[in-house]
Amino acid sequence: MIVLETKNLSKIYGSKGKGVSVKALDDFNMTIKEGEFVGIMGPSGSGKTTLLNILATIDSPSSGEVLVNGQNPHSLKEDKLAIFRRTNLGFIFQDFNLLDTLSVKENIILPLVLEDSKRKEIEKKLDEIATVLDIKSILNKRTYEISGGQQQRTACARALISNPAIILADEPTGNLDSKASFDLMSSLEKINEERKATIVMVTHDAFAASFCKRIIMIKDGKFFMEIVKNSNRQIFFKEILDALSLLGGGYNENI
Ligand SMILES: Nc1ncnc2c1ncn2[C@@H]1O[C@H](COP(=O)(O)OP(=O)(O)OP(=O)(O)O)[C@@H](O)[C@H]1O
Repeated sequence: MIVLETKNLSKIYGSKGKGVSVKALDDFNMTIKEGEFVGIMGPSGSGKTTLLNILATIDSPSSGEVLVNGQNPHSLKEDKLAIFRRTNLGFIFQDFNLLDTLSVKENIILPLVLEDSKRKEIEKKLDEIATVLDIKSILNKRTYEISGGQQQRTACARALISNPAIILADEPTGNLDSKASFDLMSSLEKINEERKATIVMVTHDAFAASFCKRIIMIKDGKFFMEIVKNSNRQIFFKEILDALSLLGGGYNENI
């Protein structure tokens, strides 16, 4: 089943007669099925953040459309859009975006509290997700008392607890060291496999991307190529590096 689709998505910045206009997305098409784990990669300025912001409904397209389970969120009024976001989208950001006045547990259950879920149900879901992410022992701590890796796993738990149709992750390993990155990506891989969560992740990091099942490469706002994981992660990692060297735009010097 198709969960997410973009159709001829274009975004032009500064097009209202003032200054130079930039085509950040140019007729961009992609289709994501339920249970996929897709990485979006591309050189700096290729349109990744623009795409993620449009998928997240933070920004709207200049033309074309986004369909989430067949529904175009950009056509919804503000009150319906807020409900749409809460039920369909989960977000994981580079800088965690946790509330430091709340405990780890309070941060995670916040989406369910806002939905007025029953206490018993909240406790059950919390226990399940905290077990998968290995954060049960820190639930009563404040966010400033835990490591960056634990903070990102807390943010993941918050994104996943209401079982959204799609998880959108923006450079989730950007602020993590290599051990914390490995732990986070292993958790996301497990969540994708065991809970069939659909994940779309923007990343610069080929190592993080190697945990995905498919990588879509963007260049100059356009679809450039895609690669699918057919064997193990180590081989996929090498294939991603090869594709990035074809892509150019600042990737070559890192390889
Ligand atoms: N608000 C804006 N106003 C004008 N131009 C913008 C705006 N946001 C992005 N752009 C331009 O759109 C293009 C795509 O930017 P975007 O941030 O989507 O790229 P990116 O692939 O996420 O880059 P990076 O990897 O550096 O984060 C760039 O040329 C950028 O300068």
